[in-house]
Amino acid sequence: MKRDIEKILFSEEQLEARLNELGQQITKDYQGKELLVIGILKGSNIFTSDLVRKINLPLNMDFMVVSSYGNAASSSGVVRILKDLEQSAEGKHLLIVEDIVDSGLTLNYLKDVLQSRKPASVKICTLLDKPAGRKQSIQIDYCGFEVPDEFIVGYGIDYAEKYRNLPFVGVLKREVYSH
Ligand SMILES: O=P(O)(O)OC[C@H]1O[C@H](OP(=O)(O)OP(=O)(O)O)[C@H](O)[C@@H]1O
Ligand code: HPA
Ligand SMILES: [Mg+2]
Repeated sequence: MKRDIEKILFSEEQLEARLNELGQQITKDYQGKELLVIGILKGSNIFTSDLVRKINLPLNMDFMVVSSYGNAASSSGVVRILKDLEQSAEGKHLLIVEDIVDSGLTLNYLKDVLQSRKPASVKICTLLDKPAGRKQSIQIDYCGFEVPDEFIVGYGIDYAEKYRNLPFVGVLKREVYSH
């Protein structure tokens, strides 16, 4: 797996340090609020699991499964909800947790869907932001790191379902996906 990686962007240690900061900030901002953390699978599985352990508040967790990329290296623009929330969002403070914001299509769609369910608030937390990929603007409330305009894998993020279990975030070699 590692030989398909062009370079490591964020090591395990860097990820851990940044997650500590995000967790502290979220803990401060959601004091006394009914927080529902919504992990967007599959990509944010690992980030969400690590992040909630840095949030020192009572909270609920739920997951949605959406897919826009399938096995492709660029977004199809069509977002499909494959699994919805198991609880009502009404009156709750929703924190959507994503692994990466690229075109912004997935989150724009999801935010609209969740906003329509009368929550108290909807905010977005993403580990990675790739501003160069943006097709629709989207407000990000909590962001781990910005990434360059490259294909990113690791720490939950895949290419054709592989590389999710790399403990770091890296750039995939172009030759792996451009043939
Ligand atoms: O900003 P966008 O261009 O919409 O891209 C971001 C989305 O694409 C990826 O999901 P993918 O559809 O690959 O599903 P996965 O999480 O199961 O890998 C990623 O996890 C985000 O959800
Ligand atoms: O850079 C990326 N890598 C993997 N999946 C993605 N989904 C959106 N952008 C990316
Ligand atoms: Mg994917």
